[in-house]
Amino acid sequence: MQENQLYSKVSVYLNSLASMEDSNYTNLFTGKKSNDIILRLDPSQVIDDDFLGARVSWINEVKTDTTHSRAFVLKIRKADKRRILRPYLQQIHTVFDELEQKKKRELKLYMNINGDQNQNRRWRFVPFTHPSTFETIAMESDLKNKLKSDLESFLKAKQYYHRLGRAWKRSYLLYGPSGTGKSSFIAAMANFLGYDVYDIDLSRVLGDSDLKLLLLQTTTKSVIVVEDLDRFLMGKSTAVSLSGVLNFMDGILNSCCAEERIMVFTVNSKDHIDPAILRPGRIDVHIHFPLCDFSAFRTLANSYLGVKNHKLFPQVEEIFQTGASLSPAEIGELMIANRNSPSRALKSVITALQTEGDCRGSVDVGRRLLDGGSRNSTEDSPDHSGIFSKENINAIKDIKKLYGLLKLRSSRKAPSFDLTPGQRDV
Ligand SMILES: Nc1ncnc2c1ncn2[C@@H]1O[C@H](COP(=O)(O)OP(=O)(O)OP(=O)(O)O)[C@@H](O)[C@H]1O
Ligand SMILES: [Mg+2]
Repeated sequence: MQENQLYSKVSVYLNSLASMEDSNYTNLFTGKKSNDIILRLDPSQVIDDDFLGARVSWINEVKTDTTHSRAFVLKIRKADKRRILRPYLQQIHTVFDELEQKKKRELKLYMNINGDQNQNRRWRFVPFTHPSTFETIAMESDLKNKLKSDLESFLKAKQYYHRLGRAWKRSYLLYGPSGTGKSSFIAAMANFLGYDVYDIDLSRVLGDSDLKLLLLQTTTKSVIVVEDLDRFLMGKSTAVSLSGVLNFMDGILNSCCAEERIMVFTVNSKDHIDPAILRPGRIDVHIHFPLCDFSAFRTLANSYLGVKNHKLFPQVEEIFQTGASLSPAEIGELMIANRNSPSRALKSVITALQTEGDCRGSVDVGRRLLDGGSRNSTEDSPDHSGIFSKENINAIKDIKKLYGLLKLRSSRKAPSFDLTPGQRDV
C-alpha cells in the first residue's frame, strides 16, 4: 500500500541522465522557471546507461489495465550482473541524494480525495507555495525562538528517538480562536523544515481503517495536519471514531510509516477535547494562539503597513490595555484595506477595537472570504474577549500567575510542554 521509494529514486535518476535525449519519445514539461524544459521518460521507452564498463538498459513499463501500475525493468548482461548490480543500485541512491541536495526541494501540499475502498492512491498534490514564514507570523519572540529550536533539535534527534524505541515524530497542538494564525503557522513550519504537507480532511475519510491507509501513504519529511479536530470530534461529521484518531496519533502503525514526521492538530479550544488525545506522547507540544495584543499589533503594523512607529501607537496601546482585542486576521485585514494610508489604517483599527463587538461581524465576513476558515467566536478564550477594567486586569493577572505556577508544576510531571505566551501577561 505504500509508495516504493526506490521507484521514485530510479525515476529521478533516469530523468537526470543525458541519454534521456536519445529516447525515441519523451514527455516535455515546463520547469520551475517558465523557460525551463524538462524531459521525462515516456511509457514503454528504453533508456541506456553505462556503469563500470557495462551497459545496462531500463524500460519504463506502465500497465494498460485498470491498475495503471508502473514499473522500471532493469536489464543487465548476465556476465556483468554479479559484479555491478549492487554498486549500481547504490550509485542511484547517491546520485538521487546529490540531486535532492542541489535543488531546493519543491514542497508539495497533499490533500486526501474522496475515495472508495478500491482506490489505492488516496492523496493528490499541488505545489505548496504558501509564503508564510516564522518572520511573518506575529508571535511573542521568545515563544517563536523556543519553537524554532524545538524543531531544530527534533531534526537532529534520529538516534535519540531510536535508542528510546520510539518513532521519530513529534506532535503539536495549536489552539486558539479563529484567525489567530494557526494555519499560517503550519505553513511557516513546513517552509522552515522544508517538509511536504499532508492536509487530512476528516470529512472525506471513510473510517478508521481508511485513516490508517492515508497515514501509510504519507512519505518521510512531512507535516501531517488535521485542522479543526474539535469540530470533527464534537460534530460527528466524520466516520472516524475517537479510538481511530488515538491510534492515528500514536498507534503501532506510526512505527511502520515513513519517519521524520511532524503531526499538527488545530482546535479552537481545548475545553471539549478528550484528555486521552492530549496526553503526552500523543501531543508533545501545546501552543496557544491568542487574540492580538499590542506587541503582536506592532509586528502586524510593521509587516502590513511598513510602520515601525506612529503617533497613534500610544492610543492603540491604551485601548489594548483596557483588554480590547481582535484577532490578528481581523486587524490584518483592516490594514490591508487601508494600506495606502497608515494613519487611516490605524484609525480604523482603533475604531474596530473600540466597537469590538459591533464591528466583528463585518470584518469576519471578509476573513471568511479570504481563507474559507470557520469562525466560532463563542469559543474565544474568556481572557481575551470583552472589555475589562484596570482592577479586573490585575485580578486576571493574579489568576494567570497562579495558573502559570500550576502549569509549571504539572509540566514537570508530564514530558509534553505547553508553550503558551501566557508568561507575557504575568
Ligand atoms: N499571528 C499572526 N501573524 C500574522 N498574520 C496572522 C496571524 N494570525 C492571523 N494572521 C493572518 O490572518 C489570516 C488568517 O489566519 P489563519 O488562517 O492562520 O488563522 P487560523 O488561526 O488558522 O484561523 P481558523 O481557526 O479560522 O482556521 C491569514 O491571512 C494570516 O496572514
Ligand atoms: Mg486555520
